[in-house]
Amino acid sequence: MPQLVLASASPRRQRLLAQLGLDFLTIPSDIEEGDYAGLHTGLPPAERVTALARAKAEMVARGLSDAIVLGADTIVVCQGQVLGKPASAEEAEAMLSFLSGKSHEVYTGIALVRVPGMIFRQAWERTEVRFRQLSAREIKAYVATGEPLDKAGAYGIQGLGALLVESICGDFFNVVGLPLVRTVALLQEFGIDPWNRT
Ligand SMILES: Cc1cn([C@H]2C[C@H](O)[C@@H](COP(=O)(O)OP(=O)(O)OP(=O)(O)O)O2)c(=O)[nH]c1=O
Repeated sequence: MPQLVLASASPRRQRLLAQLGLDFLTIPSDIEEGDYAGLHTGLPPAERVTALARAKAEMVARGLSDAIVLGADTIVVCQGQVLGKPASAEEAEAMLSFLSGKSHEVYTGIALVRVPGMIFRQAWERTEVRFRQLSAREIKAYVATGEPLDKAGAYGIQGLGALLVESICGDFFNVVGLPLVRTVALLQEFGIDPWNRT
């Protein structure tokens, strides 16, 4: 069986994949998301995240000879605006003020690349999240924790960011960065099955 490789620097994705009990290696892609995402700004969110997930997986797969590589990308979309990771505390505050009292969508794209052959599979998932009305004090205090800075939309639902959320409709794990049911469906297409470990 080829080695499963997670092409991600995200500790959340590493934990979620480990939760499935699968054996895998982690090799982060060093894709420049700022530059790369710029090429996809015209695309609908689902196409954008799958394109970036695929680019991450492909970049890591190029350096390997016998592996199945998983890449993922997460964005937040609110009223047509795409929010990635905030570049500064000020930007994090602006994102949280914008999301306050509204519903937004979290999209995660996932892609698998099998080498040799560069055979691709990809999928995406969308989850709706509604934020409470947040006070300026709460936003400032939350940004001061540092939690928002490496996360799309400037929050982490799995952390203190849980306190911002009024309701969620869809896959929770998708919001954290890896939709587990969709991921397993793709892995099974390549013969990797968490229900059938040897
Ligand atoms: C909305 C939300 C996002 N996030 C995270 C998931 C992703 O790690 C991150 C979005 O950034 P991504 O660019 O998708 O991923 P990454 O740069 O962290 O890692 P890599 O590209 O190496 O795979 O935001 C949370 O952890 N919790 C949340 O509630």
